[in-house]
Amino acid sequence: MLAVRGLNAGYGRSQVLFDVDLELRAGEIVGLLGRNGMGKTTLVNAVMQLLPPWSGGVAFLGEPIAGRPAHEVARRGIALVPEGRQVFPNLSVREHLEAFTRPGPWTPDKLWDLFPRLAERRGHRGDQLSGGEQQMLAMARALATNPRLLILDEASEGLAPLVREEIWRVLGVLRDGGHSMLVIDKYVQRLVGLADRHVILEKGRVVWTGTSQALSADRALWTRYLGI
Ligand SMILES: Nc1ncnc2c1ncn2[C@@H]1O[C@H](COP(=O)(O)OP(=O)(O)OP(=O)(O)O)[C@@H](O)[C@H]1O
Repeated sequence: MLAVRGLNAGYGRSQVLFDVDLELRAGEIVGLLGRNGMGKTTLVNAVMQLLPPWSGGVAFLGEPIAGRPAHEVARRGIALVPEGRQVFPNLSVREHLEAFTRPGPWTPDKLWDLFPRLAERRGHRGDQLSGGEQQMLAMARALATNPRLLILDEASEGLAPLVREEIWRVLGVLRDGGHSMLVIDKYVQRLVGLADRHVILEKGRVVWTGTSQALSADRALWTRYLGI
C-alpha cells in the first residue's frame, strides 16, 4: 500500500531523513518509534508531501506520489491526524465533519457512534473542546474522508489517562475493522499491543524494523533507541 524507498528530506540545508525505507501492506498497522527529534514527524510530512522530499521514492497503491501536491495525496486516500491536532477554532464539531466527509463507510452517524463524546459536543466550536476532544475530532475528521491509509502523529500523547484510553479503544476498533494505519506514539506498550510491525528511527535513519513480538522480546532495543 505504501512504499518509501531511499527517502532523503530536511529543512533548508539541514538534512533530517537519511535513506529511509518503510513499507506498509494493506490492512497492516505499523508503529513508527524513536525518541524526540529523531525524524518521525518529518517522515510522515514527507510521505504526505507537506514537506517535499529531496530525493527517493514514495509510492501509494503502486503509484508514485513524491513531488505531487499534498491535496492530491489526501485525495488519493492518505489522511493525517497531525501532531497538535490543528482543529479549526471557529468551526463546530459537526461542521468539521461536514466539511471533510467523502463517500464511504465512515458517515457522520457512524463517527458519532465511534466517538460518543464528540456526539455530545457536536454543536461546540473547536476552541471550546478539551485537548482530548480535539484529538478525537482530528481523528473523526480524518476518518470522515474515508481514507485508505490513516496516519496518526502522536496518537495519545499529552492527554489525560482516561481520554488516552478512549483513543486506544478507538484505535482497537479501527484495527478490528481492518484499517491500514501508521501510528506514532510514545506509549510503546500500547503500540506493541496494537500494531503488527514497527520501524524505529534514530537520527533520521531506520535502525530497526520488526514485528511486535520481536520488539516485545528485546528490551535492549527499548533502552537503546526509545530511552525506556
Ligand atoms: N520546521 C522545521 N525547521 C527546521 N528544523 C526542523 C523543523 N521541524 C523539525 N526540525 C528538526 O528536525 C529534526 C526531526 O524533528 P521531527 O519533528 O521530525 O522529530 P520527531 O521524531 O517527530 O520528534 P518529536 O517526537 O519531538 O515530535 C529535529 O532535529 C528538529 O529540530
